[in-house]
Amino acid sequence: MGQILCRHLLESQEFELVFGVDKDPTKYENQFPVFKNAYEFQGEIDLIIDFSHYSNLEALIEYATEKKVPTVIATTGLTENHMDLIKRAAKKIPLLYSPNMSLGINILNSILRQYSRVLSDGFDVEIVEKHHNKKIDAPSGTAYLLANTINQALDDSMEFNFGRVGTDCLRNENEIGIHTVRGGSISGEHTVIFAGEQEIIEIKHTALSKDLFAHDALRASKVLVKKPKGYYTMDDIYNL
Ligand SMILES: NC(=O)C1=CN([C@@H]2O[C@H](COP(=O)(O)OP(=O)(O)OC[C@H]3O[C@@H](n4cnc5c(N)ncnc54)[C@H](OP(=O)(O)O)[C@@H]3O)[C@@H](O)[C@H]2O)C=CC1
Ligand SMILES: O=C(O)C1=N[C@H](C(=O)O)C[C@H](O)C1
Repeated sequence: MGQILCRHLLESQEFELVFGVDKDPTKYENQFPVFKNAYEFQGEIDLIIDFSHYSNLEALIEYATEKKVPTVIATTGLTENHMDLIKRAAKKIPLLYSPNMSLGINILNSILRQYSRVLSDGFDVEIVEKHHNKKIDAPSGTAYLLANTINQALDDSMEFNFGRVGTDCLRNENEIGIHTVRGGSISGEHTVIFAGEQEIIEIKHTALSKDLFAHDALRASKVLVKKPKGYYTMDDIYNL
């Protein structure tokens, strides 16, 4: 994602790519500097966009808050401790966190917020996410986002059941099943299934390429840089 984002930045008339950060900067032959540590850069920047790895989060937040730079965090696989760190940092800088930068997924999430309560009666909820065979975290950050939205709409009454398996796992009505598929080059597919006795509703989003996430991260960044310090999600960016 880092490389795709950099291509979008280099092609953009509205952004200037100042530097990249990677734990192994020697592997790049780029048109811009790549550092192991952001502090190696002597100068000022207006925005940070992070698609990396949870192990990078602490260093990223330290730099962003010290230098007072608006920051977009797209990395997934984060724990509750990571989220606490992010929310504390957002008291000092504008900070957008979203496990899925695409407009489409965030519209889907908004539909779930609106309709999950009415669909809770008589419908079983299952989420299936599919991604490429290089993805390290499972389930996807987006699957958690969607499951949490449904759960919140149902007053936190649901339990998450991950990848049901075995001979004694009869479904109960208060569970959201969450299932992961990994293979090939799937850019990202999320399906939310509401299965009733007489009808089934499936809401599905497919990312047709990873360019989607880079494109929409830049779109969101343009909104974030004008915001005061605070914690933002895509709902705030698009007024969903
Ligand atoms: N919010 C969204 O819309 C989206 C989020 N993502 C998320 O973005 C993240 C990156 O995805 P993707 O690019 O596909 O993953 P990759 O595994 O391909 O890339 C991760 C990159 O981060 C680097 N890295 C690992 N640890 C550190 C560190 N401590 N400091 C600096 N760099 C580090 C890796 O370096 P090395 O190769 O040397 O290990 C690698 O270049 C994932 O969490 C993914 O889920 C992805 C797509 C969309
Ligand atoms: O790793 C990926 O590729 C993606 N990760 C995000 C996630 O975990 O939800 C978003 C997107 O689906 C692609």
